[in-house]
Amino acid sequence: MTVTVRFAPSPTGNIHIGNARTALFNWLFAMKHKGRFIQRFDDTDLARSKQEYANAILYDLHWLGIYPDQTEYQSRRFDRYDAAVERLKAAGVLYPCYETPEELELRRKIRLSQKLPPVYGREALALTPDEVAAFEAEGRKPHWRFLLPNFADDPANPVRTELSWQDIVRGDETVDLASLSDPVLVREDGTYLYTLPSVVDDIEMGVTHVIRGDDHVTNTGVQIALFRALGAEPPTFGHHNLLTTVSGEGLSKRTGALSIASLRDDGIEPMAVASLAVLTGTSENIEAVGTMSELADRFDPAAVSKSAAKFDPAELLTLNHSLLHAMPFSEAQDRLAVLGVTGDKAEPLWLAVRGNIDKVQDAVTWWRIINEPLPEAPDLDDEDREYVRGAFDLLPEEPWDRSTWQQWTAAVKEATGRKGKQLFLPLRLAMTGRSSGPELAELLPLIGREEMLARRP
Ligand SMILES: Nc1ncnc2c1ncn2[C@@H]1O[C@H](COP(=O)(O)OP(=O)(O)OP(=O)(O)O)[C@@H](O)[C@H]1O
Repeated sequence: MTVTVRFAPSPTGNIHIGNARTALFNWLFAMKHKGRFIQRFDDTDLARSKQEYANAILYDLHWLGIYPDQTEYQSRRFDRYDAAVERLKAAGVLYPCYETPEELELRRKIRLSQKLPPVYGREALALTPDEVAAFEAEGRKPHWRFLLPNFADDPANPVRTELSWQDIVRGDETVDLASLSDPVLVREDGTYLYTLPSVVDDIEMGVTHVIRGDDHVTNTGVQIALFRALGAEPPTFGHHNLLTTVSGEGLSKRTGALSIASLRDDGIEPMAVASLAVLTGTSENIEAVGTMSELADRFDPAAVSKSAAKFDPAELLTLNHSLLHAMPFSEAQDRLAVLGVTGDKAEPLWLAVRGNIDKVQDAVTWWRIINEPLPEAPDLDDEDREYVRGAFDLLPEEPWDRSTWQQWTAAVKEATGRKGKQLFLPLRLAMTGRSSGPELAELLPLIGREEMLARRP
């Protein structure tokens, strides 16, 4: 059977780094097993879901390097969910309830005071046809609950109440269905809660592995029961830990914190985001991994820890820095061109500066330094100014290349007796206006003789 996974966000905002972790875990799992990745939008909440958010999510996934094999929208599949409802009703495991939220709350309090678990007491199962007719006459509409197979105390139905699964992240997991209320699958207004559409789709789309955040662990027992009620074998489950902000706050699409779009706009490389989103909160070392297939090799669901993990965006810059250091010009070229870094000098400039920058756009600073007059005269004392003047008088004739620096500084050394920092630092300041940066041997031919002479202090 082909391994089939899905990523199922609601298109109600921009995805954040936590959502990206789920998407990446699924993508890497599919890569590892030569499987399929389904992008499925949980857009049954028609009021909050928007196509523009779905498009933005697809864009973010592509940017990260995730290319779904199939894209589905739950809002286009209501007929499937309606059919499943009819099957469950016919099987007698979906029953109408008429309680208002206030009535349910009152019952819950009474159960608690009686030291009973605060779950739904299935009172609706005992309603007579007359009582139902009376509710309907009042204008009440039913919501529909799924009858969980948890009748352990009923000798006529000796069903085990505990449901277990082997979680590919968390290991053995057990949920006692007796501790749960029969879940509502359909609301009064006929709309669906997340549970039924998700299970119906997983069955019909042949999902073999459900990999998602551990915010869903408690739903899994109910879902396994629902798979069985619909005549299907449940898939394998894997629940990974959630990512939080550095201060430990949860993430939500609604707040926009740590959104993939904001990290992209900030100039962070996709593989820096992917590396940190996947390796944080695992026993793996955190480092920038260059390609998705290398990350797939590093990815091990069993190495994921069980507790929530803090996502520190400051670490992204370190990873970004090391990715840029190794990035060939061909990969940076288009983005540099958009930033105005084009022409013959673009490649040598990139190769000169890539080890000294945190973000691609930082190359522009160096592009200006080699191409435009320096904005300010360098900060040199009188002695150094005299030294630099003399040194600039020794600049060789063009053509210049990488060896020119060596040739020039050898002559300066011989003429002045200076060496080391005393020799180089004033030259660096005069050439670039900065006390640190890329190799001067690389920058010198890019600045060129004419502009160098213009910088003679
Ligand atoms: N902080 C997080 N860390 C890791 N995974 C998360 C995090 N938040 C959500 N997920 C996972 O992302 C997937 C999509 O979830 P969903 O669309 O419900 O996102 P959400 O951000 O939790 O929702 P909301 O739109 O309510 O903010 C789910 O599998 C969920 O487990």
